[in-house]
Amino acid sequence: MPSMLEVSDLEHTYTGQQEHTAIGGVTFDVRAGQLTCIVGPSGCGKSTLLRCLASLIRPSGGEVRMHGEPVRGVPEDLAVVFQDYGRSLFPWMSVRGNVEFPLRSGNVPKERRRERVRQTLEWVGLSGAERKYPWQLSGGMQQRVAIARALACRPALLLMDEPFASVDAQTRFELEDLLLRVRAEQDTTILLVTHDIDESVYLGDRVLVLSETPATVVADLPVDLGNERDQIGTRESETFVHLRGEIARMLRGGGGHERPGGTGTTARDTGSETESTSEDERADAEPESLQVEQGSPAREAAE
Ligand SMILES: Nc1ncnc2c1ncn2[C@@H]1O[C@H](COP(=O)(O)OP(=O)(O)OP(=O)(O)O)[C@@H](O)[C@H]1O
Repeated sequence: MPSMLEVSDLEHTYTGQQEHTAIGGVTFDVRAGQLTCIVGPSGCGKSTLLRCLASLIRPSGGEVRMHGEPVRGVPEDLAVVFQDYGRSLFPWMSVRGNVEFPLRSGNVPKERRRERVRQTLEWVGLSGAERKYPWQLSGGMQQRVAIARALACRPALLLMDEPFASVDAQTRFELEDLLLRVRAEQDTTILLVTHDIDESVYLGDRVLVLSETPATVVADLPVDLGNERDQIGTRESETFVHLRGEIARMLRGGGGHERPGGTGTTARDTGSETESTSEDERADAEPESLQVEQGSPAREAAE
């Protein structure tokens, strides 16, 4: 199957007084319909990478191709969901107004817009909330609105930057399952940045692990958990526990710039890259918390 997104040697250096190279040559492909999670040490360049892919900032080097064509400017069939739903929704607009907003610039007739909004709100479990305002909703409901707004355009590619980081654990689980459901129904291609290793394994078809800044891809791990995932059973499975340990070990080690195993393979070679790990190594790697936190060795190495 052809790649829907090809990222080749992407680089970005912030210039000015605070000159900093955030991305140092990132290469990977994404197949249509794939859900790719991206993890990496704090401050390594994950958000910068997503912003470059969305053309919100112009990369200093390399190339991004979507549907085989070089990306120049924000692609029409791309949507982005940020962590901070509070700032991304328009507080003076109803839920319906917020979700309908991006459709207005797309010449979609009013009747079809309304039907699209109704259907999209149904997907995200917000039927009946059309006339409410964002400030009348819980944080989790507001993020559902933000997701609905992104999905209303039926994007071919959905970029999500820490979309569930600001909600409580229970809501996070619900939103993760919502994303899996929507993705299964819509076949949307999704790239999701997260600090949460468990979340990356639970949601992903694959996990890209980035190095400390400037970010490069240090591992591209297929997640062999099938399409039916369950918040309790999946997280208890041997495959899940193995992968979370493997990723945690890479990140606790600082996410060095050499690919583990030293094969030098790029993320173009997806599907067969999980390295074998002995039971003893897995036990050693079992961390107390699998968040990449401020103050972790990887974080310190990045600073
Ligand atoms: N406008 C800017 N000018 C200079 N440096 C910047 C700018 N924005 C980000 N940086 C630096 O680039 C690096 C990558 O930042 P970025 O926000 O992409 O990382 P991140 O991995 O998303 O961070 P986090 O894990 O905290 O969400 C950081 O060291 C950051 O300080």
